[in-house]
Amino acid sequence: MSDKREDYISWDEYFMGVAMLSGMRSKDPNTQVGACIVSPDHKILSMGYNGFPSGCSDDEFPWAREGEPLDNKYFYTTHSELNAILNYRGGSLEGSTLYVSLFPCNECAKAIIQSGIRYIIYDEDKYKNTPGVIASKRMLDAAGVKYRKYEHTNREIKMIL
Ligand SMILES: O=c1ccn([C@H]2C[C@H](O)[C@@H](COP(=O)(O)O)O2)c(=O)[nH]1
Ligand SMILES: [Zn+2]
Repeated sequence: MSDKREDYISWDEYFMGVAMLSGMRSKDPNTQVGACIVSPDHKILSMGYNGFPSGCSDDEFPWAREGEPLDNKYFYTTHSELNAILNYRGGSLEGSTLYVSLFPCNECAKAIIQSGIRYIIYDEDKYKNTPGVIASKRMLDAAGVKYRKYEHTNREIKMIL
C-alpha cells in the first residue's frame, strides 16, 4: 500500500485560493475582490469578482474613485459577493460558506443574509472603520451569520499559465 501525500492544501487554502484567483479577473485598478461560495460538503457552488454589469463596457464606464457620482465607479460596480450570489444557477445557498478576499460591505451583507449563506471567511478588512463595514457586521451579527479571518499559511502556490 502506498503512502498518501501529506502536503496537500487545506480546504481553506483551496477555497480562498479560488476566491483570490477569481479576483484576478477584476478590472478595478484599485481593489480587486474575489468570492467563492461553498456548500457544507465542500463543493464549489459559485464564484464572482467585482466589475460592471453585463453590457456595461469596462472601457466606457469609469474606474475612477473620485469625481462626480456619475463619473466614478461606485454607482456602477457589482460587488464580488453579489456577483457570486447572482451567478449561482442551482437551488438554494442555505447553509453555505462564502470565501471572500475583502470583508463584505453593508449591501453585500444584506444579500448574504437573504441568500442563506451562514459563514464568511474573509482575508482583508481594510475598510473596517467605515460605516458600511460597521453596519455590515451589525447586520451579520444580528442575523447569526458567523465570520472569521482567513489565516495565512505562507504556502506559496506557483502557477505557470
Ligand atoms: O463588499 C465589497 C466591497 C467592495 N467591493 C469592490 C467594489 C469596488 O470595485 C472595490 C472597492 O474599491 P475602492 O477603490 O477600494 O474603494 O471593491 C466588493 O467587491 N465587495
Ligand atoms: Zn459589497
